[in-house]
Amino acid sequence: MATPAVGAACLLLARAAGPGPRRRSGGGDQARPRRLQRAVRWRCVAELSREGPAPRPMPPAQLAPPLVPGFLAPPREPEREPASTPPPVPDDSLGDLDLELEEIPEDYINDTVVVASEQDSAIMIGKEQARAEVTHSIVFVTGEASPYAKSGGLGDVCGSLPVALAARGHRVMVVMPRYLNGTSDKNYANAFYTEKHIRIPCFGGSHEVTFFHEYRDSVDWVFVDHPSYHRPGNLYGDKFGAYGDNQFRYTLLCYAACEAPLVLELGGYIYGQKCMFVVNDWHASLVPVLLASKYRPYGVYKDARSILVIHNLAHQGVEPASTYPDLGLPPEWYGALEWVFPEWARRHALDKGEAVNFLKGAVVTADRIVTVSKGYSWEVTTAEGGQGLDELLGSRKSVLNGIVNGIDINDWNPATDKHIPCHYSADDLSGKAKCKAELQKELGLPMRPDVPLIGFIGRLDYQKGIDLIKLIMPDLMREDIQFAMLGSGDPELEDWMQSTESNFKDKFRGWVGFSVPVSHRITAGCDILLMPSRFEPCGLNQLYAMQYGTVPVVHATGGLRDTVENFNPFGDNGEQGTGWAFAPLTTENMLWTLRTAISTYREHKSSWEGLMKRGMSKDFTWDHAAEQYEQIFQWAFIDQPYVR
Ligand SMILES: Nc1ncnc2c1ncn2[C@@H]1O[C@H](COP(=O)(O)OP(=O)(O)O[C@H]2O[C@H](CO)[C@@H](O)[C@H](O)[C@H]2O)[C@@H](O)[C@H]1O
Ligand SMILES: OC[C@H]1O[C@H](O[C@H]2[C@H](O)[C@@H](O)[C@@H](O[C@H]3[C@H](O)[C@@H](O)[C@@H](O)O[C@@H]3CO)O[C@@H]2CO)[C@H](O)[C@@H](O)[C@@H]1O
Repeated sequence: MATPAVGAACLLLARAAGPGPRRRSGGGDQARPRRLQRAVRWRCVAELSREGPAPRPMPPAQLAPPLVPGFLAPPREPEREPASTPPPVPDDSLGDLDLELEEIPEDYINDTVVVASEQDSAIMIGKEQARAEVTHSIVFVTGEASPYAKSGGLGDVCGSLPVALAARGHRVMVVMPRYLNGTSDKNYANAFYTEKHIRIPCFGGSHEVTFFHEYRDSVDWVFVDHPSYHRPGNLYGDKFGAYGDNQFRYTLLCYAACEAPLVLELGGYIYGQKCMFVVNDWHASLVPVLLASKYRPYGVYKDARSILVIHNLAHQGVEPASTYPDLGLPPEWYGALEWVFPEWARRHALDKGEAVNFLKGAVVTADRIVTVSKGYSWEVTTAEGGQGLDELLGSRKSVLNGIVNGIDINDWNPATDKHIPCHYSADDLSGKAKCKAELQKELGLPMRPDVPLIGFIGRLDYQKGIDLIKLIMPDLMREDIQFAMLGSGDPELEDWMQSTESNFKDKFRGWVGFSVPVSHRITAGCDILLMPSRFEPCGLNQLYAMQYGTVPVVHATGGLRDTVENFNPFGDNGEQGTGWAFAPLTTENMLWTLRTAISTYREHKSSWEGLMKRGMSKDFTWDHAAEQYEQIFQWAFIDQPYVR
């Protein structure tokens, strides 16, 4: 059995491995870790209890022996074989947790070259499914993924991109918490207990987490289970605000995600060490820090790479500096997470503003960084858009790229959508008029086909500019229009939606709450979708809107500017554009642009139809984005991994 002394020995090695924190440097930095790897190659043979023939729910009495995280290696070097048929795990890898002084196989490889062939190709919504030329073992780490758990766009992306990559031939795992809140637990009904347990040394104790697993759409969905993920309320908070133990909950997630590829035999085979970790937002941001501080110094994961995907810089996972020892990281890695608030942001004269920042840790240690649009990849390097991380992100420009999100056309397709009353397409728009009528009926608005129906869907958050919608509402309500809003979040804005509804019963509906079916019906039934976001890393609702022939009116920022093409009635080849993207973001500008859209809707029917059809014919499918991610993977594997 592993003992605390083992962990201590490894920690001492980590300390011996190098000096205090410093920024990433060039090739000169690589000599020291390599020497260390030669001197001592620790190999913990993780004792893996075999999965039984049929998966079943967890009986508490059947706990496997706890594992010590951070020092686990694959059970045995596998033969090189194509990823699609990975080698079996040998029987003698099973047994008690043990430590051996042993070589970590240099060539532990589980990516392979796949030659795309006619035979390989699959049909994807009438298109031939493209295959990647080089496939990888990819591990997504996220706080949410649809359909299991979703609070917004992060859930959409992490529910779809992994599926798109798997369809292209990669082996893909998604690691996220197993949230149980009493109302949506059925989402995990097909995920089965794996019998794998690990103990995570952090927050002054040793915390046992277990793993559940579902194989769906060619993706291994892995759910980390711990009591802190079981509570009523939303994913990250409840009516009293964000949960006080979020730092703990996502520290567990990150440790568990680092162990999952080493200990979980999914479909009989582990993922192994040569993985591409795709870590999303702050919840997953300790992963690259752990790789750099607790694995690579021991020769584990030296062939892995990590990519930080920034969906929203507004959330960075910042907590007081005094919490650093809780994280279980070596003390000399403090600098990677160190964060000092500017004086103006401190609470009192004695506040030194010292904090730890998870997202910053990943910006420092990830091998590459992706933002969810090109526009946002530039904005995050500016003082206006960088939320305090602009200089650091600017210093990593050479590994920073932007890739616009895609949309899942199995979920978001007006020709097949299961949530909308009538189906339609660019070739036959008649169903859209019916969707509008049904939406008006559902919301209790007068059923008038001629009146422009404007929609808004989103989290009621400062980011989304709802306070600006609030300011223009009295003017807007003087027009002959209807407005349907769906959102939840800031209680003051929720109250405002309800009071506006009671003041303008024939014109305004405020649907307070979170409802995926209603969001589909608003997207299909409205004529215009308004998105006056202050900043928008990508934005999905404008993409859904265009797919449904609903014309977006957006603030020209981030991904909104990248994806909404301004209407131009006098283009070289006739009319152009898919909506309106206005700037700067002022109430006057927003109102003026909305009025332009409204009069185009009323007075220029054929222009309006052109706008709808051009939007509907845009290709926002994930396959295109997935291909761009593959390019980033390729670059990440060409470079040396982060070491310091
Ligand atoms: N009340 C409600 N009921 C039902 N559905 C609701 C809802 N409120 C929001 N949604 C849904 O949540 C998603 C929101 O996605 P967005 O990308 O527009 O914004 P978000 O800020 O959450 O995402 C962040 O991450 C994504 C993904 O990278 C980026 O596109 C974005 O710019 C960034 O801010 C959409 O699917 C929307 O329909
Ligand atoms: O998919 C929607 C967004 O989900 C994530 O944002 C969440 C964030 O990561 C959580 O930490 C939390 O944010 C709270 C924040 O931590 C707290 O300081 C306070 O400001 O309240 C916030 C709201 O509770 O919830 C966010 C979702 O509301 C993800 O990181 C984003 O990219 C997604 O846009």
